[in-house]
This record gives sequence, C-alpha cells and structure tokens, in this order.
Amino acid sequence: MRTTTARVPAKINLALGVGPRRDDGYHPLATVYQAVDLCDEVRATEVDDDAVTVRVQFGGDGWREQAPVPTDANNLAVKAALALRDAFEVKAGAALSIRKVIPVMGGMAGGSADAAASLVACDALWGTGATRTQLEEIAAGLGSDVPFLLHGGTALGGGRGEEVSPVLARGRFHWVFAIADHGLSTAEVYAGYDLLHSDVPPPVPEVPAALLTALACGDAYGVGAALSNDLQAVALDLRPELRHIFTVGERGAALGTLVSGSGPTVMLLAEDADHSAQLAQMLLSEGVCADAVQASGPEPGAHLV
Ligand SMILES: C[C@@](CO)(OP(=O)(O)O)[C@H](O)COP(=O)(O)OP(=O)(O)OC[C@H]1O[C@@H](n2ccc(N)nc2=O)[C@H](O)[C@@H]1O
Ligand SMILES: Nc1ncnc2c1ncn2[C@@H]1O[C@H](COP(=O)(O)OP(=O)(O)O)[C@@H](O)[C@H]1O
Repeated sequence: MRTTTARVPAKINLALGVGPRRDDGYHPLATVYQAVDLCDEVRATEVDDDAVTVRVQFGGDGWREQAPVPTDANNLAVKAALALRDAFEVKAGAALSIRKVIPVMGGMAGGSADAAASLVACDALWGTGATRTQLEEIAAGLGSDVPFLLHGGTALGGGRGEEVSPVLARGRFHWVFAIADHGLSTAEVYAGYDLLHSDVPPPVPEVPAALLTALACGDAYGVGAALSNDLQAVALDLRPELRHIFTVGERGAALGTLVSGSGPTVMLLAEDADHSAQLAQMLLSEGVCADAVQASGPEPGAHLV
C-alpha cells in the first residue's frame, strides 16, 4: 500500500491585533505568525475503497490523551482530505493517521496544522497536481489559520487570519511553552472579547512597527518587548491561574511572556537554548503548568517527509 507523510509545525502569534466583530461573525486580524518546531505528522495510506478514515496517536505525555480529538468526519484532517477530493474529483479514499504532539485546544492551531498536513499528504497520495494557490484556497475554507500552516516561517496575517504574506525575520527564536492540562475554546475567547468591547468597539488592528523592526534585525530582546495579544486579557479572565506563569517568566528573565493565540498555552521567549531549558525547569518545579516544552522557530510549513 502506498503511503505519504507530511510534517507540520505549531503556530504562535507574536502579535495578535483583533478588530470589531464582522457581520459574518469573524474578527479582522492584524497578526504576525511564527511556526515553531513542535510538530504533528499526518500519514495518508492508500485504501481499496473510497472511505477517508482517521486514527490519532499521541506523541506526547499521557495527559494529552485526555484531550478530545474527533476520530470521525469532524477531524480537521478528514475535512481537509474530503475538501481536496471534492475539488479535484478524486474517487479514491485514504486511511489517515495523525501523530499528535501539538497541544489540543492550546491556542497553537493543532487542528489547523493537521488539516494543512492532510492536504499535503493527500495531494501527494492522490497525485491531484494542485497548485500552491489552489491548496491555499482550500486551506482558507477549512479554517482561518490553515493557510499559514501551509506557508510556515514568520508571516503577516490579515483578513480573518487567512491572508498570509511573508515577513523579513532574521535568526532563530527559542521558546518555552507552558501547557495547561485542559484547553480553551477559540470561539468562547472571541465571544469574551466581544463582551469586553460591548460599549466601545476596538480600533482597526495594526501590527506593531517595533515588532517588525526587531524581527528584521534578529533582535530577540526587541521581539520580547514587542509581543502583544488582544485576546490575552480574556484568556487570563477565564484562567486566572495563568498569571503565575508570568511571575515565573519575570523571575527567570524571559525576554517576553505572552498567551499564545486564544490560549491557554503561555509562551516565554528565551535568550538561547540554555536559557529556555532553565525556564522550562523553573516552570515545572514551581508547578504552574501541566508541562513545559521547548521549541524554536521559524520552521517551514506543512511538507512531505
Ligand atoms: C485565535 C487564533 C489566532 O491565530 O488561533 P488559535 O489561537 O485559536 O489557534 C485564530 O484566529 C483562530 O483561527 P481558527 O482556529 O482557524 O479559527 P476558525 O476555525 O476559522 O474559527 C473558529 C471560531 O473562532 C472565531 N474566529 C476565528 C477567527 C477570526 N478571525 N475571528 C473569529 O471570531 C469564530 O467564532 C469562529 O467560529
Ligand atoms: N486533528 C485535530 N487535532 C486537534 N483538534 C481537532 C482536530 N480536528 C478537529 N479538532 C477540534 O478542533 C478544536 C480546536 O482544536 P485545536 O486546533 O487543537 O485548538 P486551537 O484552536 O486552540 O489551536 C477542538 O475542539 C478539537 O476537538
């Protein structure tokens, strides 16, 4: 049986500016994404019939197995395969197998990542010959941050997050991720943001110029100082205990500490790999999170391995 495998990184938002809710329910974003080397893998295997199935194996520690990842047509990897199949009138099926390392409902776009990897793996398995633009269009239909997971690297995100353009970034950034033992719903966090701004709508979002300058210079201190997330206040209201992680970040001289996307993962920027190991050790010994994981970026988007 023929098999193809795609590896895909997690995403973080170095800046996440969120505008007023649009009529379609989505929010306009001005974000800077970075892909980091905390990777899921999606394997697609040829089958005899036209069924698209999925199974999920957890590559991390036991606690992650508690997280609800659908193993039916609600799995974003299955949705991606079916969308690709419809677009190219493919008749074949596929057995998908996900090796999951990205925290589920963690604000690191794990489901979107699996959708992007599934597109790449199934495209290769079925030989659809899709162009990059065609894959990006299908990706945008699957979720706002799926196009970035195809793209990877460091990039600007506009629209509802699906309009991706590259950004000049030098050097490598060392992160520690403080992972919670249960996730937050993205839709719930955006709803909380609307509530917070029910009197005065938020301004049209912009990417901070200081962040772009720091990225162009490869200045990790500048990046740390310019990290920002409009959803952070809502995530901290929903999970007040996350504040302890910020205290550890200060004590450990993290260059910056920020809630990742809609949370509850909190990311700490370190000077180098040694510093990130120290920060991870501090987080674990203080018992402020369920797990502390080191990763670095930028990383390439979903690609065959
Ligand atoms: C917040 C972010 C930041 O990158 O990611 P996460 O931290 O959750 O991974 C994204 O905006 C999440 O993108 P994604 O998870 O792809 O969202 P979608 O599937 O498109 O939408 C899920 C729900 O989030 C809300 N949503 C999403 C994107 C957006 N620009 N405005 C929104 O209001 C809507 O309520 C929507 O129904
Ligand atoms: N392959 C998948 N991996 C993880 N979650 C998935 C997947 N497919 C569907 N989901 C669902 O998508 C939702 C968001 O999950 P995820 O992408 O991990 O979180 P976040 O939006 O915080 O980054 C969860 O409710 C989960 O059940």
